[in-house]
Amino acid sequence: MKVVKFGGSSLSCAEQLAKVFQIVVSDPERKAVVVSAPGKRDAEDTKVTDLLIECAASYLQGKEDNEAFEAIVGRYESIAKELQLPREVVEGIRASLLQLLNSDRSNPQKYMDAVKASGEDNNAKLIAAYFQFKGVEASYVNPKDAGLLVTDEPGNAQPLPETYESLYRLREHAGIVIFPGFFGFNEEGEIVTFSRSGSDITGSILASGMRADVYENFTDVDAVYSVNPNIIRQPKEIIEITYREMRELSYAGFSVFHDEALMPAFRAGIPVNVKNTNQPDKPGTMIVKERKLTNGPVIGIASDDGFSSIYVSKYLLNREIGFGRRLLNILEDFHLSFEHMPSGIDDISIILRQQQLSESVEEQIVQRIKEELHADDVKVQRDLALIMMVGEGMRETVGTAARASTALARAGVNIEMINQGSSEVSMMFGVKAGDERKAVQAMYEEFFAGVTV
Ligand SMILES: Nc1ncnc2c1ncn2[C@@H]1O[C@H](COP(=O)(O)OP(=O)(O)O)[C@@H](O)[C@H]1O
Ligand SMILES: N[C@@H](CC(=O)OP(=O)(O)O)C(=O)O
Repeated sequence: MKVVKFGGSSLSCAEQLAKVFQIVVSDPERKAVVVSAPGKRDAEDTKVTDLLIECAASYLQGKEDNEAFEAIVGRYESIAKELQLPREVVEGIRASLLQLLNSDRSNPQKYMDAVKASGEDNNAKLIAAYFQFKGVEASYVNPKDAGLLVTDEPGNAQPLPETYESLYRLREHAGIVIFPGFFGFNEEGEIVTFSRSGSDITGSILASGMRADVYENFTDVDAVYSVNPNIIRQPKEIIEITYREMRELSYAGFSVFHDEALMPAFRAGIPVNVKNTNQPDKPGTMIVKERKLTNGPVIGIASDDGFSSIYVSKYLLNREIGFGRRLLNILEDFHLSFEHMPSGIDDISIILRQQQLSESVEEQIVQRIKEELHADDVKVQRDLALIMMVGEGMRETVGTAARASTALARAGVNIEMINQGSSEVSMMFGVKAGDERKAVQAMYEEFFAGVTV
């Protein structure tokens, strides 16, 4: 039995939905279908989720946003019309969205989550109607009825352990299950969404709960590539990758699969197959527990920008017990999370996402570190990009860091910092954001030219 998930790009228009239908019915093992909201039809288009956020934000400011509302309903309308679905399908979506937008706004975060989730909820209803219209036994399943319970963290939910047992019952559901991705319900019965792109997480939770043989994740590329295809044209495809490698790469910038979607499948030992809706016969990428290390030390190179580093130096810092704790306490007081913390004898750097660090927060933190920790120097460097080189083979290969830094030097990229992940399957290079592409290209050339992945 298979659980399949289709991303927004696979559900952006009627033509894509027709492909989705063919894929699902071509294999009787495909029992549960998790769907996203309609995504971009082309590079300039806007995802329905983004339109919903825009619309909800206006309503929260007491303004009706008719343009965004019509754009949202229009997306479902054009799909339904082209698929010749009964008019009631879109009328139902229009009425329920309007009602939702006008509902209680006393808790803005909960309101926003409910509006965001409607993108997938309405799409699941439309897709179930389409499957039925085509004469297939399929029905929409509400995550609340199915028991998809999550923590009460708006826009950042985590599944609760009891969820998995409840979802097992879906195996007995008559016909194909059409399930909206991206959200669950807290213990009070309120909608809470996962973080952005979280329908991948729903798919993984469902696959785990239903004890599927495989979780197929359909998107718009033939495979997970060894590097972002927007940086290198036609990069090498990854045939097999471990959960751990994929999690590191997803977190560091491989947006094709959500990093939090790996754990449920991993724990249940379910392989994940990333496939292309437009080329469904291609094998795609298998994410598995173990793989043969046949492709050299590195399997992928991911990158992301928007980081800052807080550099702190103090003579004899290495001997000062509690320095790290006190430094992190200051960050905690400002509710900041950090990504990496490379350190030396007399200095330590904390790398964090820049969007958390407004200028006034930066000023206050620097002042506190200087005053409370008596640091000799505190410097904040903004606009950094992190390049993450990942591969299980790195553990057994000597000289990988040297090869990477030589490649960067050849390309004229200055390395601001290096950090070897404690798991030894990853290595991070911090560079100026303006050097990100050049750095990734240089490292790709070094590790992948002439390698069959
Ligand atoms: N290493 C990578 N391999 C494949 N795709 C990647 C990679 N890094 C980034 N991407 C991007 O991820 C996109 C697919 O993810 P996304 O747009 O979220 O799909 P979906 O709509 O199916 O959820 C690809 O079109 C590609 O641009
Ligand atoms: N629609 C949601 C959830 C999601 O997973 O979407 P997609 O499959 O298009 O990445 C978002 O945009 O965040």
